[in-house]
Amino acid sequence: MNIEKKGLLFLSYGSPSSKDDLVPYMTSIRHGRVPTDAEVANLTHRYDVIGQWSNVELQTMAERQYNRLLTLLPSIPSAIGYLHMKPSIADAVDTLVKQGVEHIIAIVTAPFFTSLGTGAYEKQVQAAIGDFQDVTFDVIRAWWDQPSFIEYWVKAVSDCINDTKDVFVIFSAHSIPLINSHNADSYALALEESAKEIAQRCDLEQWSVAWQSAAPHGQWLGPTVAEAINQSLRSGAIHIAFVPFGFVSNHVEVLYDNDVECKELVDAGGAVYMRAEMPNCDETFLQAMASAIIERIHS
Ligand SMILES: CC1=C(CCC(=O)O)c2cc3nc(cc4[nH]c(cc5[nH]c(cc1n2)c(C)c5CCC(=O)O)c(CCC(=O)O)c4C)C(CCC(=O)O)=C3C
Ligand SMILES: [Fe+2]
Repeated sequence: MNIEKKGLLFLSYGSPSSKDDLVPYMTSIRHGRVPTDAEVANLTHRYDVIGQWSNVELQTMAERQYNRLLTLLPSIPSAIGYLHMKPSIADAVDTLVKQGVEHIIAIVTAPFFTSLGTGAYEKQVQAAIGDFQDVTFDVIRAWWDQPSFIEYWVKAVSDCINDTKDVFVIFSAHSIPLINSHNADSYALALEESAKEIAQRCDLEQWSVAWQSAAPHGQWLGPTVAEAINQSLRSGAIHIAFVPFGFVSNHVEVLYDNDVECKELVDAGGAVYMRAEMPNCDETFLQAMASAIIERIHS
C-alpha cells in the first residue's frame, strides 16, 4: 500500500489534569465501577503529593512524547488517543479516517504486552475501526525488544547506580490481576528476559524483578515490590535502586508508589533508596517506538 494511505495512531493511558476529572477517570479505569469517596480521596492524595494539579508537564507528558516521536518519523497522518481520557481512541480513529487513512498502525506507550493492559487498547481500536469499511489496522503489540529500549535503560541504570557498591536493583512493572495465568506468564517472561539483558549489560550482581501498584482487591501477580525490598534488606543491601521499566514516564505509580511508598520501606530498613530516571521525552527511548513504527510502515 502507498505510504500516504497509512496513518499512525498513538495511544496512551491518559492522566487527569484536574480533580474534576478524577471520578470519570477512575470509573473508566475500573470498567464502569464508580469509585467510593474513600477511593477518590486516596487517589486525590497521591496526585496531591506529586503535584499533578499544577504540573502541566505531568498532565501533558503523552502529548509531548507524541510530538517528539513525530520528529523521528517520516511524515504520515497521525492522531493521539487515550484509553481513559479525551480524545478517546474512537475520536483519534475518526481523525485518521477523515484524513484519508486506509491502514492504521497503532502503538501504545507501554512497552510490554498484557491482554488486560495493552490488550484493552487493541479492543478499542478494533471496535472503532468496525465502523469503517475498508480500513485495516495493525497494532504493535510490544516494543521492548527494540535495541533503543535496552540502550536507554542500560544508560539510566548505570547513571543511577554510578559505581555504587552493595546495591540491590529491583526492576519493576505494573502488576496485573491473576485472572488468566497464561497471560501473566508471558508478560512476566518478557519482563524477566528484558531485565536480565539490562542487568548483564550493566554488570549487576544483585537484582530481581517485582510487581507494583496492584489494587487492594483480588489476586495479583507477585512478588510485590515490598517483598523484593524485604528480600534485599535480608541479603544485607545497603543501597536499593528501583528501575520501573514497565512504565515510560513520571506516572503516579513511579512518583508516588516508588518514590514515596517504596522509599519509606527502604528508609525504615536502614538502606538508601535510589531510582533510575524515567524516559519521559528522551530521544533514544522514543527511537525504540519510532523503529517499531518504521518497520510496520514498510511491511
Ligand atoms: C496493566 C496496566 C498498566 C500498564 C499498561 C498501560 O500503560 O496501559 C497500567 C498503566 C497505568 N495506570 C495508571 C494509573 C492508574 N491505574 C489504576 C488502576 C489500575 N490499573 C490497572 C492496570 C494497568 N495500568 C488495573 C488492572 C487497575 C485496577 C482497576 C481496579 O481498581 O479495578 C489507577 C487507580 C488506582 C486507584 O484506584 O487507587 C490509576 C490512577 C497510569 C498513570 C496515569 C498517569 O500518568 O497519571 C498508567 C500508565
Ligand atoms: Fe493502571
